[in-house]
Amino acid sequence: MDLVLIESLRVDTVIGVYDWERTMTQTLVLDLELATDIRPAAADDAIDKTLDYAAISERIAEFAATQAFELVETFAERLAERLREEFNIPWLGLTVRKPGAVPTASAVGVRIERGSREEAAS
Ligand SMILES: Nc1nc2c(c(=O)[nH]1)N=C([C@H](O)[C@@H](O)CO)CN2
Repeated sequence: MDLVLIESLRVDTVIGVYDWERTMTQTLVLDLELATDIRPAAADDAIDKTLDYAAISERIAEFAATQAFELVETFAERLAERLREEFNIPWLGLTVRKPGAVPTASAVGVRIERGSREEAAS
């Protein structure tokens, strides 16, 4: 199974459970592993045969800018759902970090994996 990677993508969004967090944006830092077969794209040197990490990064920034959730769990779940649907991604791993949320930790957050690795490998 091949992966397209997006690492340390910073996006601004309204996120948090406390009242003061509902009135401002905060930065989340995302890592993504996106399963795809890179061989067709490599064979033809063709961007339209792979997952375009630039287009996906833009889509994530737009998603973040237009959504407002309380939990990083909800942000991760909804984003994974949206990306899998829009870009036809059979499996993805997504880490969402919220730097500064716990001052004594460098970051806190969640990691999820969604979809089927078997489907991605075939
Ligand atoms: N598992 C989670 N725990 C907490 C979250 C969260 O999204 N998931 N959020 C908060 C607050 O919004 C916090 O980040 C504010 O500093 C607390 N715990």
